[in-house]
Order: sequence, then C-alpha cells, then structure tokens
Amino acid sequence: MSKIPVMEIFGPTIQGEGMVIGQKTMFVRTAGCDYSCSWCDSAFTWDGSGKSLIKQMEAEEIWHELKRIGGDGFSFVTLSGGNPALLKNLSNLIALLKANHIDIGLETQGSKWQDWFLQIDQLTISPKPPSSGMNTDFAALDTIIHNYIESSTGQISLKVVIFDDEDFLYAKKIHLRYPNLPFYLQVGNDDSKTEDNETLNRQLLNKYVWLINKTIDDHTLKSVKVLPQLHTLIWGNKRGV
Ligand SMILES: C[S@@+](CC[C@H](N)C(=O)[O-])C[C@H]1O[C@@H](n2cnc3c(N)ncnc32)[C@H](O)[C@@H]1O
Ligand SMILES: Nc1nc2[nH]cc(C(=O)O)c2c(=O)[nH]1
Ligand code: SF4
Ligand SMILES: [Mg+2]
Repeated sequence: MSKIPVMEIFGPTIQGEGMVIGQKTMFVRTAGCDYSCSWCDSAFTWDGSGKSLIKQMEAEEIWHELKRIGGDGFSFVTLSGGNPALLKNLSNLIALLKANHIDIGLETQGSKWQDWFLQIDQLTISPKPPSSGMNTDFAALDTIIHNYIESSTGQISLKVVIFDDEDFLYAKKIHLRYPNLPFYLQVGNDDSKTEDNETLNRQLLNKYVWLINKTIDDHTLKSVKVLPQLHTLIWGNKRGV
C-alpha cells in the first residue's frame, strides 16, 4: 500500500500562527524537508535527530490515531512538517479527512506543488527570508499561487517569518509581488531550544514590538497582519502542542 512518513500526530491544540490563529485543530507533522532553514524550529523532521520517531503510516492508521487522541472533539486538521508537499500520496489522507467532514489546513514553504493542494481549505505559504539561508524559487511560488487561486475554493495566505531588517525588506518584496493575497508577518524565534520560558517570552514580546513598530512606520505595507507564534508564548518550545 502507500505509506506516509509521520513524525508526530498531536492535538487538540490551537493553531498558533497565521490566518487561522486560535483555531482548534489536530496536527499531523510529516517527516522530511527540501529546505534546511538555519532557524527551523522543527529541524528534527529533517536533520536526522528525530529519525527513530518516524512512523510509516497508511492514511487509515493516521485517521485512527487522530480519532484515538482527539475523539469527537475536533473538526479541523493541520498538516505540517517538514514539507508535506513532498508527499504525493497525502491525497489518500486528504480524501479520508474530507469524507469525515474535516476542514484541512496546510503549512508549506511554497517550493513544491501537489494536485491535492486544491482540496486544502486553508493554505498557508511561508516563503523563506534571507536569514534562513534558503533561496526562493519564484517560478515555483508563482505557479503554486496561480494554480490554487484558479482552481480551489479554499483560502490562501502568505506568512513571512522576520528575524532582521533584511528579512523585512524581503517580506515587502513578497507583498508587492502578490498584493492581493492576505499577508502575515510573524515574529522569528531565534532560541527554539531553550526551556526558560520567562526569558523566551520577554525576548519574543520585545521582537513583536520591534516588528509592529517597523510595520507602523512602513508605507508600502498597508494591508498586513503582524502576529507572534501564539503557541510559543503559551507553551514555549515544547513539542507536540
Ligand atoms: C516548521 S514549518 C513546517 C512547514 C513548512 N516547511 C514551512 O516552513 O512553511 C511551520 C512554520 O513554522 C515557521 N517557523 C519555523 N521555524 C521558526 C522559528 N524559529 N521562528 C518562527 N517561525 C518559525 C515556518 O516559517 C513555517 O511558517
Ligand atoms: N499550536 C501550534 N501551532 C502551529 N502552527 C504551525 C505549527 C507548525 O509547526 O507548523 C504549529 C505547531 O507546531 N503548534
Ligand atoms: S522549510 Fe519549514 S520545515 Fe523546512 S527547514 Fe524551513 S522552516 Fe523547517
Ligand atoms: Mg512549529
């Protein structure tokens, strides 16, 4: 049959980021990424450190696990990773979720397209700024956005994580390229290992203020939302929340 490499399944929790922030949701986090962002808070999905946790699962097994831990208490599932867009056969899971009337969110960086994107209700594309060390393939990004807008009934948004002034300039460039897409700026967490939540929160809130002030002062960023990673403020760097 057709197995999906799963890193973790957790929830119910709340979506801590972007256009559906606060939404009660389950998470399915797949293993493997085509990027290696310097500050990735989920590097265990691709750097080998979480290798022993990867389970090869059928769509039905994933659904059973979601029901086992979430019971009847959810109607939304968020797919993240790693990059779930590496997996063609996620279409099996998506069909199963749809058959059970579950709304689906996807977190991906905009480097790869899959036809099952068209079934996603809330598509979050998160192109990576210079501080990540990654280069944006704008042709791929254009195609993904075009395909989704042409043929899906779901909602799409862009979310750029900001660590420094150069990232902010990159975010402006992205917004000017796709001015009609809902646009989110997100505070970067540059200490995604610490367990000292008090210090972490102080740093993250300071950065949030910095990002808000930069946005207020900027005249090209008119229709934009500035958000923290809510789950990090609440649970710190804890996994599986
Ligand atoms: C771990 S990624 C997985 C999905 C996909 N690979 C992506 O990057 O969009 C999920 C989200 O977390 C964000 N993220 C990763 N590391 C972060 C950090 N240190 N601080 C803030 N956001 C981060 C990413 O930009 C992305 O929007
Ligand atoms: N609560 C919560 N919200 C999230 N939003 C995006 C996440 C991710 O790692 O993709 C994430 C996560 O790991 N937890
Ligand atoms: S694209 Fe996403 S999962 Fe991949 S390395 Fe970057 S932040 Fe991490
Ligand atoms: Mg995360």
